[in-house]
Amino acid sequence: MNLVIDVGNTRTKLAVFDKNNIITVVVVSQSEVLDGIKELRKSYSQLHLAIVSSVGVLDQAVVNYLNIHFNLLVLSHETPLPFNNLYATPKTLGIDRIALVCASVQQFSNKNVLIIDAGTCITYDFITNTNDYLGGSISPGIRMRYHALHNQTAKLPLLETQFPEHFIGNSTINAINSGIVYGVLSEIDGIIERYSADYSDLTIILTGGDTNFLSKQLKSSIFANSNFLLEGLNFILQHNTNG
Ligand SMILES: Nc1ncnc2c1ncn2[C@@H]1O[C@H](COP(=O)(O)OP(=O)(O)O)[C@@H](O)[C@H]1O
Ligand SMILES: CC(C)(COP(=O)(O)O)[C@@H](O)C(=O)NCCC(=O)O
Ligand SMILES: [K+]
Repeated sequence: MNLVIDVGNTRTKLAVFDKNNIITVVVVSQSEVLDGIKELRKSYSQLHLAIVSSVGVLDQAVVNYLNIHFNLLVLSHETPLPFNNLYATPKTLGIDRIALVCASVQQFSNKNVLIIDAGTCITYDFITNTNDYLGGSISPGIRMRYHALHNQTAKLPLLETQFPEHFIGNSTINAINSGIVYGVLSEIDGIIERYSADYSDLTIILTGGDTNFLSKQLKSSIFANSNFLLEGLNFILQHNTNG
């Protein structure tokens, strides 16, 4: 059994896999990571292999614990990867984006794939049907947009994420919700259109913490899979071990 850990900039996802099957996912804050791992070890005594991908803050205590109790793979820019990385600055490419591309190689080989990860940031990653990773885009995530409007103005309140009642926002609250939510949806629809114009037969994956909030509202047909990054990490772990 494999322990798969995705440390994002907002939350950490801990998952247990048995071969290719995801058994459980636990989402924790930075301070809860070590306890979360200990709990999983108690529940799943056959957990021996672990992989961690971090673009956020990962406590050294967590790494130490993992090294003692697991055969640990820390995904890095040195890990051998199953695709051609054409990013001009491969050493600065987010480790999470590498894991997403690996998931795409495993599940949609020989397809043109656009992966949209709506988390702290919204990342777009594009891999061709010839296994070339070309790059993509990075834009602010939904919560980041709410915080930016509040932090950088005198008058705008910090709101919870909420689907706008109307497209035309008729109050401060409705205008903020409309600007952010329809802004994100229009951005995603627009970016999908740009890729679709250049690449026929495009497969689109939506993942990240805002998957469920966004998936039904998009114009294009997409695969919504909140666990896509975790599946990519499990694939890398299996390829580098016998897990
Ligand atoms: N309980 C929650 N706590 C924080 N963010 C949440 C929660 N549920 C959904 N979200 C959404 O998930 C997004 C963060 O997604 P996530 O994929 O966890 O980010 P990251 O991988 O960057 O840490 C936020 O923009 C927020 O809108
Ligand atoms: C763009 C990101 C901050 C996204 O992080 P996330 O929203 O998944 O927490 C992360 O992939 C990162 O730190 N990237 C480094 C820059 C790059 O990918 O080129
Ligand atoms: K992201």
